Amino acid sequence: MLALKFDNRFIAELPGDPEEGPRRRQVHGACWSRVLPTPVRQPQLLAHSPEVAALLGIDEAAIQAAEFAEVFGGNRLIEGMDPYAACYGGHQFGGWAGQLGDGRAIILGETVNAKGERWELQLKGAGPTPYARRADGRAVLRSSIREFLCSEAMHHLGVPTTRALSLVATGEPVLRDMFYDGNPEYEPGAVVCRVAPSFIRFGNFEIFTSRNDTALLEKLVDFTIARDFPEIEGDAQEKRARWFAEVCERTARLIAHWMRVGFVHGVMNTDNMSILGLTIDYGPYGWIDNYDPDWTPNTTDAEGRRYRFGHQPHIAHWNLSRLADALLPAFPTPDTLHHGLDRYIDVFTETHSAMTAAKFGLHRLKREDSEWVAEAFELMQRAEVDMTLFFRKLAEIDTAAPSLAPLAEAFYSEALREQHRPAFEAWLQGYAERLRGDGEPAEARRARMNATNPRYVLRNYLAQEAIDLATQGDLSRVHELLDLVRKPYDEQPGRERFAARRPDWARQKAGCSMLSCSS
Ligand SMILES: Nc1ncnc2c1ncn2[C@@H]1O[C@H](COP(=O)(O)OP(=O)(O)OP(=O)(O)O)[C@@H](O)[C@H]1O
Ligand SMILES: [Mg+2]
Repeated sequence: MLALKFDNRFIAELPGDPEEGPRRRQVHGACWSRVLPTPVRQPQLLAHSPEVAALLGIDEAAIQAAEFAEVFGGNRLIEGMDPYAACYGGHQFGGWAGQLGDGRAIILGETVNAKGERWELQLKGAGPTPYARRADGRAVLRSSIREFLCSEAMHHLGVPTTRALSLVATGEPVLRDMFYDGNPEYEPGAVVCRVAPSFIRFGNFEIFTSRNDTALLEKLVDFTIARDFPEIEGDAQEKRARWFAEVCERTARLIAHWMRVGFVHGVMNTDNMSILGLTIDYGPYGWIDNYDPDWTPNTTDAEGRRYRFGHQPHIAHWNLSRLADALLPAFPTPDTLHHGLDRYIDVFTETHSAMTAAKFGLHRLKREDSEWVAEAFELMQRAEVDMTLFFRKLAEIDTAAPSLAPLAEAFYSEALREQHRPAFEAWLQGYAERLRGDGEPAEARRARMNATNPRYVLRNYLAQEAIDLATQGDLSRVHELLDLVRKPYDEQPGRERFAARRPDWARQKAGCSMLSCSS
C-alpha cells in the first residue's frame, strides 16, 4: 500500500484562490488554486525510477500495485494529498507574457521522507487548471518519455534537476499539431510525476510585482527562504540579500554544468527557471552532437536563436536580472540585487573555468591557456566534431606521441577531418606539451577526465528511437535507456552503440535534430 507522510506548507502558509476547480481565469492575490487532476481512462505504469521511489520511501510492492498507476495517473488521491496549481507569470522569448501558471501541472502535496527531507510531488499532464488558458492540460507520450528519461539522466550526470518518479500512460488520445502546420494528429497521452524539493520559479515572484502586489511578493520571498533555504541566517533583510546571492550562485553552477555536458535547454523563459537552481521543464531540449555554440533544438526559436547553446550563460543572467527587477520592492536598495548579479558572473566564470580545466584533464586553467582552449572549440566547430566523443576520447591521447587516431570516431565527416588534420595535429602537439608540463601520471588524469566527460548522454536520436518503439507498445528501449543513463561515466560493455555519434538519418529528422514546443 502506498503510504506517504504529507506536510503541505505552500498551501498552509500562503494565500490561495477562493475559487476551486479548473475554470480558466486570472487569479489575483493568491499563490495557488485548488484543483484536482482529471481522471484518465486507463492509467498504466510504463516506467518508474527506482532511485526516486527509494528517496520517497515507496517500496517495489507498492509500485507494482494498481493503486500506484491510479494515483500517479491522476485518478486517485491518498491521504494527505491536497492538489493545487501554482500561479506564476514569466518573460517568454524576451517579453513579458503575463499570467501563465501551472496549466497542466498539478502538485499533489509535499511529502516528507524518513530522513525528514521534503519533496513536492507534481503530475505533469494531469488535466486543465485555472492556468490552462486555451490548452487541454494534457501531455503526449513522446514529450513525457523525453522528460522522464532526461530528468534522471541529468541527475546521474551530476546536474541539478527536478526528478521523475513515474511515467504513466493515460489510455487517452491527445490532439497535437506537432509541426505547427495545420495538420493536428491524435497521439497517446501520458502523465509524468516530477519530484523536487520546490517547484517555485522566477515567474512566481514576477507575477506579484507585475500586479503591484508587494505584500504578497514579500510573503512569498520570506516563505521561500524559510522553507527552501533554511540554512540562511541573519535578520529579515540580511536573509533576503543572502538568499538572492545564493539563487544567483546556484543558477551559475547550473549553467556551468549544462555547458559541461552539452545540454541545451531550448526554452529558458523565466517561468522555466527554478529558484533552487534546478533544471526544470524538459521540453524542446537537446544535446550537442557536433559542437556548435549556435545550435538550438527548438523550432520556435530557430529564427532568433535566443536559446542557442553558447548563449545560455548570458540568458541566465538576463533572467536573473528580470528576477531582480521583480524583487526590487522587497529590497531597500538595488545594491544588494546588483551584488547578487555580480555573484552570478563570478561564480559562473570560476565554475566554468574549473570544469573546462577538468574536461581537458588539468587541475586548473592558467591565463595563457585561454588561447589553445578557444582554439580547440573553434576547431571542433569548423571540423564538425562530436563534443561528447571528443572529450571522452581526449583522455586516450598519448602525451609522448599525440595523434588524431584516438579521436577518429568523433568526426562526422572524413573530408572535414582531413581538411583540418594539420591544424588538429598542431593543436594536439601543444596540448600534449601542456599536459607533460603538468607532470601528472596519465592514469590519474584519465580517471579525472572520465569523471567529468560523460560516455553516455541522452542524444536526441536515442530518445526518439525509444519513443518510436514505445508508440508501438514496446517499452523495452525506455527501460534500457533509463538503466544506461544511471552510469553515464562508466564504460558499459555491449552498449557501445548508445555512445555512437548521431547517425546520418537523424540529422534532419523531427525529434532528433529539431524539436517543436508542441508537447
Ligand atoms: N497542454 C497544455 N495545457 C495547459 N497548459 C499548458 C499546456 N502546455 C503548456 N501549458 C502552459 O503554458 C505555459 C508555458 O508552457 P511551457 O511549455 O513552458 O511549460 P510546460 O511544458 O507545460 O510545463 P513545465 O514548465 O511545468 O514543465 C505554462 O504555463 C504551461 O503550464
Ligand atoms: Mg514551462
